[in-house]
Amino acid sequence: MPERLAPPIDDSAEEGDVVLELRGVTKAYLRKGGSPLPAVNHVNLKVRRGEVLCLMGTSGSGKSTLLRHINRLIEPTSGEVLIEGQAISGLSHKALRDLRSRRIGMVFQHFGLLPHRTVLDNVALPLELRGESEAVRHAAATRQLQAMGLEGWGEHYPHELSGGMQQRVGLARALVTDPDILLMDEPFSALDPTIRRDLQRHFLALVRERGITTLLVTHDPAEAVRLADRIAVLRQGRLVQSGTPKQLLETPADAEVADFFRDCLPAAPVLHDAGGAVRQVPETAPKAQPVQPGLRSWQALLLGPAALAARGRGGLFWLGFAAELAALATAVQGIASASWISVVVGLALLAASRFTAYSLSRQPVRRAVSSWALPLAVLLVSQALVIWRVLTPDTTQAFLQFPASRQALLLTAQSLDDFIGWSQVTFESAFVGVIVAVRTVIEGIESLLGWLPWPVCALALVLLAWRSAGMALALTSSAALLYIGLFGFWERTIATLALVGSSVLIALVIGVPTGILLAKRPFARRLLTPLLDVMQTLPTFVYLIPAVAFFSVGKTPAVIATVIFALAPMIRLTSLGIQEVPKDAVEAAIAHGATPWQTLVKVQLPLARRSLLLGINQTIVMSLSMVVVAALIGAGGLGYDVMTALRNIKGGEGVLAGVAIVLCALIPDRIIQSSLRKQDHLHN
Ligand SMILES: Nc1ncnc2c1ncn2[C@@H]1O[C@H](COP(=O)(O)OP(=O)(O)OP(=O)(O)O)[C@@H](O)[C@H]1O
Repeated sequence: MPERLAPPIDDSAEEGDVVLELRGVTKAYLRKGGSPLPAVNHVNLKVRRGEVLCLMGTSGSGKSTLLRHINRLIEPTSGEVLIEGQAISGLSHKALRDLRSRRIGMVFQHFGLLPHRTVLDNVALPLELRGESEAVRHAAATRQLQAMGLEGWGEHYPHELSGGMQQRVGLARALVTDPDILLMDEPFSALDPTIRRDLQRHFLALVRERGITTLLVTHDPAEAVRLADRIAVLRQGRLVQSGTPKQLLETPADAEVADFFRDCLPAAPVLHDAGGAVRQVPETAPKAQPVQPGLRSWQALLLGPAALAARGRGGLFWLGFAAELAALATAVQGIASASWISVVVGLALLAASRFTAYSLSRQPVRRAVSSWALPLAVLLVSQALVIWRVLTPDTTQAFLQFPASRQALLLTAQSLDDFIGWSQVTFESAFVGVIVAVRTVIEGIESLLGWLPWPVCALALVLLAWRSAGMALALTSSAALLYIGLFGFWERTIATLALVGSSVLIALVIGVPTGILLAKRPFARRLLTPLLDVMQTLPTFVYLIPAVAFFSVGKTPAVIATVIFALAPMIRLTSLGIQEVPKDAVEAAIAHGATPWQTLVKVQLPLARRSLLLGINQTIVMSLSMVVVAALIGAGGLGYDVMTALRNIKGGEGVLAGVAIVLCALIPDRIIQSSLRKQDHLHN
């Protein structure tokens, strides 16, 4: 970077007035290759009290990153931020939260409002986070809404407001704590031009009246010129120039700055480079991947499918691979049996496959080109083995039967048994603890449901169905109850519900915190994701093995096997739900002083509610799909009826018990689905 592009110190703010100072702030992110890439590069900047300073620059120039250093949403790699002379890097967690919830407000490009809260509660959020009473925060929020021209909208939800109104709510929330510093990250860019102008005027009047020091990120030069007292221009993370709009327009630091503000001048000057040619404004276009030329014809012909693999087309390689093996087998078989039709068909197929591979691998590609040696070796070895297999059908078994060792199997199985025996003795108290805990839950649910008179359970279910999904589901639930009662499945249904209920409860207790951990810690995600993949691909019966090995038979191992089976979707959907919470909403809470716990319970979990409910639904359905398998190890319930019917080849009884299981899955599924629909309706 040329020296002239980075003035070492911004001295255009007078010392006495300075409320905010950035000293040599640098933020470097590690790139994939490992070398750090500075998003912000040694920025020095001073901001005067009550000043509106616009951070300007093209996309990717580091504006948002720099802005987030001021409330420590981002920590600098080096350098420091001082507020009234005090370095904020030294603040304790509590002092930092105090700073955020009392002195700094923040407004986001996509508003960062919480869709599950009313407008009033959104505005009151910063006060709620610092523990103000409801009366105080609602009074303050109502005042701000009035100031923003939104009186009467407090009880509405954000989705009921226009974009401009939503940003007014965002502004009201940022101002509700009477901050003396306001950070705004492209606050007007998501609004249409008329609304934008209107809101800009309103915003300017408000911050001038209240004397708030404002840093506003924008990439719109006209907006910066219209609003700013001073503009700081960033390019590739460096501060290129700072000064009043007039200074920037009249004496731009270089041709690029001049270009940037060209449209804001009364008559746009045309910039010429040294040779006199008109210079274009540099655009920040994504770097195009270099185009890799196609293979030469002889290479493509010789390599065949391996050429496709070398061009990064793995899927087509395997298609070509299978086609060539089939073609070879047909042709060689034809030669061996003197069937010339087979020979012709085989050779035609081979030629077609080669030609397709040839033409596809001749096209230039934009992806990285990999080696062809290994795919070619695999192809040649496989072709040789196929030819050999066709020509010598009755000879050696060495390539047809994998060499097996029963002795190795028995030894390994014995070691596993030894390990299980050892862990049962060593961790006896832990095993007893698990057994007691699981048994308490399952027996607790079973005895409660069994103790209650059946009409109480039935009425509660019908009422729940009616309230959550309406009359149709209430009638379906009544019919289901009638079916279960009339055919004598009531007691077995209670046993099944106890099994499923305790499994779902335990899966929730383990799955939700694990899902949260996965969402928040990439390391945990990398570690556990392969395990979850394995868990979700195992057949249901396999889950019985660890449960029986460690916990023998009965209801406890049945619940444990069910929990292991049904846990993965609960973890995954919790993690997914938390990861999908809009970044603006999370940042808004943190920027206004939320602790990690407050961020989780007030923002992330409520916004992940849909995903959590889907997880619970999946867990219920999967637990119910395990009841027949669990009955094999003594879980009882409706699964036992199905199993007995199967054993005695009584299809009719099996069907009736099976339908009872389906009904147990259907009703909670409908209730949850309808609750999801209601939630979607509320927020869209
Ligand atoms: N968490 C991150 N990890 C790696 N690189 C990042 C991260 N955040 C930002 N960057 C990179 O830092 C540079 C500056 O990003 P930043 O978002 O601050 O730019 P900007 O000027 O605000 O752009 P825009 O106007 O598009 O929001 C970009 O190259 C971006 O890719």
